[in-house]
Amino acid sequence: MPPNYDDEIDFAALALQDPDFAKVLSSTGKLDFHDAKAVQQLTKSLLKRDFGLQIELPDDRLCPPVPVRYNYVRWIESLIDTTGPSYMDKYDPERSIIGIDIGTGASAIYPLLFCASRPSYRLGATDIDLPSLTSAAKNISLNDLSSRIRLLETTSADPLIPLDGLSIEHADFTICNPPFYSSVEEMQAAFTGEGKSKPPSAVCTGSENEMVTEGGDVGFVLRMVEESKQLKEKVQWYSSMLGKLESLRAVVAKLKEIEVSNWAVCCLRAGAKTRRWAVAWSWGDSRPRNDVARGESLGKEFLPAATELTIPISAKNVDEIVEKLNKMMESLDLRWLWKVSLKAGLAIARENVWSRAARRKQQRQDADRGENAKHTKDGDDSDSDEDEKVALAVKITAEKEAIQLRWLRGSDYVLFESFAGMLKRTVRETGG
Ligand SMILES: C[S@@+](CC[C@H](N)C(=O)[O-])C[C@H]1O[C@@H](n2cnc3c(N)ncnc32)[C@H](O)[C@@H]1O
Repeated sequence: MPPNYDDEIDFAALALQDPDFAKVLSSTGKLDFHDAKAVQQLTKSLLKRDFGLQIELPDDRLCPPVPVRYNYVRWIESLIDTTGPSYMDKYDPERSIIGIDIGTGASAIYPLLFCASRPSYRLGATDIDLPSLTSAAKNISLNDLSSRIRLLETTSADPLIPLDGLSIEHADFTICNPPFYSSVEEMQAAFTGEGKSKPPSAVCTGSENEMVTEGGDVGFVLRMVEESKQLKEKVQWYSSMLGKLESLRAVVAKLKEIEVSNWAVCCLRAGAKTRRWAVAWSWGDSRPRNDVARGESLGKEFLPAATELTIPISAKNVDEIVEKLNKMMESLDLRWLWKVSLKAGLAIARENVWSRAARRKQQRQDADRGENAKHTKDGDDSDSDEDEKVALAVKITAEKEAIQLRWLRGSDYVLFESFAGMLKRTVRETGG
């Protein structure tokens, strides 16, 4: 079971499981977040207990808090799981995945967490800071992961997503926790500045290269967005963590401006106090599950189009509705795979073949070809190879009181809505 870091960490339980952690806990069971050694030990103990990982951390670099980092890792894993080529919509242990961690830091925490939680993942990891890379290399070999994680030293003038430097043509995702601030002054103000009634809640051992970059987190991510315009589908999911909701607003606005229609947002929580945001975008057309793409408690302006729609039906005539839907789907010129036992089907269309005009055209073609040459369906026609053009792929599941539509693939939400509209009309005709 993956650890759940949504709630506060139970320090007393952790101290019982790890004597090294017990040593830094006060007699009243409190952890001093202003003590760098205590904070480091918390990270080490969680990595050891929950992932079997060992790490060493230098005193003059960031100590990564595990909960928010792992919540980001899990979110990326969900994005990958729900946008796979086989439409499985769940974790596929057979699928090899390559990710790139941009700015891996002294801990190499993201590559370590991915490798510990997913055996089929391999990672490239970059940084511009040599001491961080030296420490990252040590942590990778401490965990015997050198065959799955490749480190690359870059400079601030190099691309942030160096596919060539890593000798790869394609990556499934990028992950990044960028420096958040645009200047040392901005960073200092964030920790101690005016308007802060309280002192910072935890010690920060971050060095300037870790905390400060031109344009802050937004500047860094907008560079990634620019690079993604060139690389397009060479990376399936580009992503980054962001320090402020305002930063997320700026990045989402940019994605809309350049007409990226497939993005995902989420609020990363860890315990009651910590909140960060994450954004991911894709130039491809595989659509993540709705709860993954549209993080809860985020306003409408941040959210991509919904990837699930519900058509309510009456529980009395589910079987009749399902029968009618199946017949109707069979009559259309699309691939339709129906699993009776699961009451679920997969529809894959090359174009809109359900509009009235398309159906009339189909009828004329069928008549011309004659009864025996009627178009084939059920996935056994010649179009069923992997390279077929797909304008829309939708999974349809019949439940007791609803037909659920899951948009799996397609670049046009209007097409998905139109397909849903056609199903709604069919349900209505059956008195559903
Ligand atoms: C906030 S730290 C994150 C470290 C680690 N990923 C984590 O989550 O704890 C940002 C990292 O990005 C690195 N960095 C800054 N600019 C970079 C660039 N242009 N390319 C790659 N890494 C960069 C810094 O050296 C630093 O290690």
